[in-house]
Amino acid sequence: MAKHAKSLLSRWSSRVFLVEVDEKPHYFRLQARHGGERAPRVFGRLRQEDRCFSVLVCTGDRIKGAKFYPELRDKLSNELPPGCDLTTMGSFLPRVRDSFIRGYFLKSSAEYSAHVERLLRDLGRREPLLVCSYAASGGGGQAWTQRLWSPSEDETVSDYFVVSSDEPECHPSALSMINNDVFYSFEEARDVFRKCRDVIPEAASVLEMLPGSAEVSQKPLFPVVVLEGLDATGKTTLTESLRETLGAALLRSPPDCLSPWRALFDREPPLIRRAFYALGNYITAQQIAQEGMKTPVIVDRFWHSTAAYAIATATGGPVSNLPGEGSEVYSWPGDLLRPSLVLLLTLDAEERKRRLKDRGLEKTDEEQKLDRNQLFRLRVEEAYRRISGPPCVTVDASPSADKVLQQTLLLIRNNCHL
Ligand SMILES: Nc1ncnc2c1ncn2[C@@H]1O[C@H](COP(=O)(O)OP(=O)(O)O)[C@@H](O)[C@H]1O
Ligand SMILES: Nc1ccn([C@@H]2O[C@H](COP(=O)(O)OP(=O)(O)O)[C@@H](O)[C@H]2O)c(=O)n1
Repeated sequence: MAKHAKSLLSRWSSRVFLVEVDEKPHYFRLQARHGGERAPRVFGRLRQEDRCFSVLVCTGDRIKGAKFYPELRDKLSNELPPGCDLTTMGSFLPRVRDSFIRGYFLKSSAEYSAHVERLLRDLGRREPLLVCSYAASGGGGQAWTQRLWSPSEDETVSDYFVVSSDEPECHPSALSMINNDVFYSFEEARDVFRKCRDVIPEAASVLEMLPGSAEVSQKPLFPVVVLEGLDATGKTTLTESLRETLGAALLRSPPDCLSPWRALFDREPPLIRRAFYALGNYITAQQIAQEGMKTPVIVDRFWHSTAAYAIATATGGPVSNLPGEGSEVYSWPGDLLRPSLVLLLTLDAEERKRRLKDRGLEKTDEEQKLDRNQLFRLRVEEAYRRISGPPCVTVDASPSADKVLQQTLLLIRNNCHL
């Protein structure tokens, strides 16, 4: 049996599981004996003869695991019989870093359960998966047990009762966010790209664009102002006006030199996609350091965008699921150039939608998600606010473009030495 699966099994009974229904996590844990508790809600409304299954990805190789997780969803969706419900799930050891593993939870009606079982047995033999089945265990459907299918013949695994578990302080994906969703050093992000060269040849082209290290040769003499905010809050409009008014250099992250590969890496799973944007920030940092010796520099999106979207995507549900304020996930990478000032443009949802419609450009999947999903938008905005590091000031972007420019100039003059 793979070493990684073995280490997961060694503390199996201490694991907590969550099944996400409409982005809301339902938690349950395992218990050796039944003490009369009701079964967790995800098992509610099922008939005695129905079956549920969980399929958790357990590869020790981060790149393979990241690529396999969405592939598994496609595989399951294509091959599952009709009437089978599929939703995302995860499992973690409370407060244990990097213990979060992801997978899918399936509900099958009795008539198809044998078919699903065959499919999963077959899949489990070929892929790095931990498969469990769940069945009612008498008691009028109130008690349900989890059976972990042995990943190898020599392993004996016990059945457990499943009982509801309290919600952890924040979504457990936070346990594995660092260096999977958000990168806090140049080397960590570059390492992901070095490792994925075999599966994505274009990664080599990105690596060629990178500086030798995160270090910048000199600290900029002139102020460096970053503009942040959701799509259509007016960043491009304002950065252009600032460039003209201040005679500043205008840069962006991701930098133009990465444009040929952006669409490709946008389609990759979070680990690779986020590493791409993290690396873009380090290239932009080098450009900032150079330009900042000659003129003020305005930057359209930087680290806040990279971290806030990543944290908000990795966390489902309401804002309260985000890692708490002050959590290390909000810290500025120690090796990334710090701008003099970050301005966060804010706009109410309706006005932003109006501007998006007027502009009529194609949007990234993530930006389309912002529109559809109010909770996601709120999580991104709150994550923006929680990020620490350089001073970050919120700017109301709803007045006319000229008024927003005047307000911004005032903030820059008050916060930077111009
Ligand atoms: N202050 C403003 N008032 C009204 N419309 C604006 C304002 N700033 C920008 N816009 C318009 O809103 C749309 C989005 O602005 P843009 O600068 O492209 O945003 P972003 O770069 O943040 O996506 C554009 O059509 C732009 O002309
Ligand atoms: N520095 C950056 C810039 C963008 N991004 C990502 O890029 C997307 C937004 O970029 P965009 O180009 O559509 O946004 P606009 O500049 O058009 O508003 C977000 O989904 C972020 O995930 C990032 O991660 N880091």
